[in-house]
Amino acid sequence: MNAMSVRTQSSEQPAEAAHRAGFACFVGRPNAGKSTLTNALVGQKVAITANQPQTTRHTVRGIVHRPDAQLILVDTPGLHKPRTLLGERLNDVVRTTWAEVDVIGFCLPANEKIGPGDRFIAKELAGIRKSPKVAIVTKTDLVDSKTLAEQLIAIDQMGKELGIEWAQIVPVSATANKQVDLLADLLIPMLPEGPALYPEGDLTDEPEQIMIAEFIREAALEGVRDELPHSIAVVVEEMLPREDRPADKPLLDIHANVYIERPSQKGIIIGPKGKRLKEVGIKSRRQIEALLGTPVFLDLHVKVAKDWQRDPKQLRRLGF
Ligand SMILES: Nc1nc2c(ncn2[C@@H]2O[C@H](COP(=O)(O)OP(=O)(O)OP(=O)(O)O)[C@@H](O)[C@H]2O)c(=O)[nH]1
Repeated sequence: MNAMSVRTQSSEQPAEAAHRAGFACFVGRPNAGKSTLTNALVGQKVAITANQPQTTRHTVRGIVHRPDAQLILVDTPGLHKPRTLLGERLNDVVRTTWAEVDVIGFCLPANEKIGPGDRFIAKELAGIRKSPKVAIVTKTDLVDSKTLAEQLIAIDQMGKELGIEWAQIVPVSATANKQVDLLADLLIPMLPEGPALYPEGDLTDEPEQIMIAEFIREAALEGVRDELPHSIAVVVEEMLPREDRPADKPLLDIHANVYIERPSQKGIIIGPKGKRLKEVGIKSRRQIEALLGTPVFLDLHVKVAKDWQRDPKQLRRLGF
């Protein structure tokens, strides 16, 4: 009898909202604002943003912790028409990610008309049946309300044409922090019920080495993107605390290789009398020190990995 009444009582009480945890990924053309949005949601710089397309090579996860939910963001590289083996690998990574996540956010910048690049992705999305898809209109701070309204209609239209049912269409501005929290509110109900998958405080499970490599790569590309668009890869070879340092003055030695494709590119990276490479080192060292909270000695070497974008062995070595 007692057990019975307990059961009745518990079912009549307003059930506390179940905790949810799961994965979302943002897809979209290069420069659509995926990394910036990830950072805005997570509230700290974890993914690398840049003014130039295709900087997000590695899958970087940011984690939104809430009392009632944990939203894990998987930031995929941009899907693009493959020209090299690397391009194909990247697209495979993207598709695999799409099939695994609980919700896909398709980012479309408010300030650019829907183009062939967006349609290419949308058609791929239409083929993925399982995951709900949310259309996210990014960079709304750059347009007036009329342009935004037109974009929302165009996205709705594209969905109808391609047979994609948008679970939501949400306008956001990551840089002006508009509707970013709302986006999280809309994504969370699409996650499965379950306990947190990561301990609180974790912002990313990306190994530090990869983030450090990305800092260096970003600094190395700055100002020379036209000359070396996708020809740089960075691998952190070693990270060791310097021996014989006083406990209150630690120093971390980091050795990293900057890989280029051709010997002729060496000069571009290194610069006259090594000046440029030195600047790359200074800039990325500052970011690494901020990330790790410890002084760093950064040792950079420029190496030629011939045609690395086309060679499976090299790609594996570089972590693809
Ligand atoms: N004004 C404005 N600019 C934004 C916003 N979000 C992103 N941007 C800018 O758009 C550019 C591209 O943003 P990213 O976040 O790197 O784009 P992405 O989609 O991750 O790019 P890839 O890594 O190349 O795929 C950067 O210069 C950002 O500063 C926004 O809400 N408003």
